[in-house]
Amino acid sequence: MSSAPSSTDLYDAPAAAGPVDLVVSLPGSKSLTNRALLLASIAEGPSVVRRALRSRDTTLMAAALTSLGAHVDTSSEDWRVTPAPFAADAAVDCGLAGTVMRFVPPVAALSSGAVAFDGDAHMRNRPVGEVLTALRGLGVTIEDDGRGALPFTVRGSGSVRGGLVTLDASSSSQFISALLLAGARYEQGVDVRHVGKPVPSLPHIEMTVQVLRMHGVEVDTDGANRWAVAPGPVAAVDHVIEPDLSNAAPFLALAAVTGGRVVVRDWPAETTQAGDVLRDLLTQMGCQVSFVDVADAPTGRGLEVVGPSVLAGVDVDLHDVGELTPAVAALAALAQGPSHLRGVEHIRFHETDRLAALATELRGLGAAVTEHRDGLSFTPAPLSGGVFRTYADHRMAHAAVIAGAAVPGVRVEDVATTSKTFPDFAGFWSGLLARPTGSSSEG
Ligand SMILES: O=C(O)C1=C[C@@H](OP(=O)(O)O)[C@@H](O)[C@H](O)C1
Ligand SMILES: C=C(OP(=O)(O)O)C(=O)O
Repeated sequence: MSSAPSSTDLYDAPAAAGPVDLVVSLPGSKSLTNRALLLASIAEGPSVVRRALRSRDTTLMAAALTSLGAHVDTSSEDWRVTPAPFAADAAVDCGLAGTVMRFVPPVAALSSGAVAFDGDAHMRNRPVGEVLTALRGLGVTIEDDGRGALPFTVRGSGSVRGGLVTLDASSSSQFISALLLAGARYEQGVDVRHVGKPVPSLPHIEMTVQVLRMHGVEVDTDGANRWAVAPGPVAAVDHVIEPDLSNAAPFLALAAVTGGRVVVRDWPAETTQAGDVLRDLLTQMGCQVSFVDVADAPTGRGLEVVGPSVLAGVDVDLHDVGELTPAVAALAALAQGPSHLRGVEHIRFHETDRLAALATELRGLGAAVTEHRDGLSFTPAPLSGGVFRTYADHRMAHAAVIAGAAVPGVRVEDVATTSKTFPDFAGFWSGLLARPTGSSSEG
């Protein structure tokens, strides 16, 4: 048994002894779990969220909805949500969860209580002002210190007028998802128009639309940069959460960097998750990627990645799938050809400035990396061990362990930050790499 590392420990990322051969089950999707919880809390009756992800971001969402008035029972693997009127004064801890800071204020506006929001130190720098301005435009009273950031208080009056909202969502798709998720409960619904540079992470808006439709909500997606939700009831739903495909990145990367084989059980055949793009990205880097039958998987299938003998570089626009950048950057640093990762200026507003952090930390291991306004480029260079700082960013830790699987001596600062979206990531990772080849693991 591995003991859970504390934030001050350095985690010795295990190097792979040779090509891996693994079959893994991964925890549920953060993005799907938090959308399901939120919609369940404003639905007409009780919902179930099966195979919910149990991690910091999702327990913060459950706590936020509970403090508003909903009943969220997280005692088993299937979480049960029973809506109740939002009436009490409440305090919401957003931690470092963008989905809590952006998605909860529009439903807090339905409360007749005062709801105070705050979060981790870095969360006070992540943008949310567009959501607050939009809510004010819909008639909601919000108190903040004028920075358009945490901390702020939403003072609802028990109902929201709703209607037309124009905002600039070029720094986060979550601004749009936030308003759409609550919109059916507004008197006039909500009609959201984006004006500005292109919206990033569009698959996440498609996910929002799909989950809303599962709840019987009418969503109009005709027209560019416009999404409208009709007013009406939100039906209760029995959700089954897919595995988190973005969190699959470090596991699939193990096949890519060792020339081995990794199968992720229950990879969905169709999904709105951004991580599904890994199938194409890894193919471009020389991996063989295919769906395979997996007898012991609940769906009977999985995704198999077989790594190449020579890992190719990649030239790719990650604007739609920015959260994959840290893992792809680590792969690019290990590739034998040049790479260019483009279109991701917005990830400077993620858990940390990911472009600056990746450039600094991968360079510290020897990578030849150039930081651009909207991306990173790499030329091949040998990596060596060293300390890799993670800046409280779970995906920086994923980048670190990928490098560490290929290069001995990578020591990861604060690997516990992975708890944002993955329970006991380090224990699971170490267990995989300590195992004889050909075994399978649960996550
Ligand atoms: O709606 C969501 O669940 C998410 C949207 C994306 O945010 P941005 O649009 O801010 O990139 C993504 O990066 C984040 O991990 C999850
Ligand atoms: C950007 C991310 O998270 P958040 O939901 O906090 O924005 C992420 O998980 O990569």
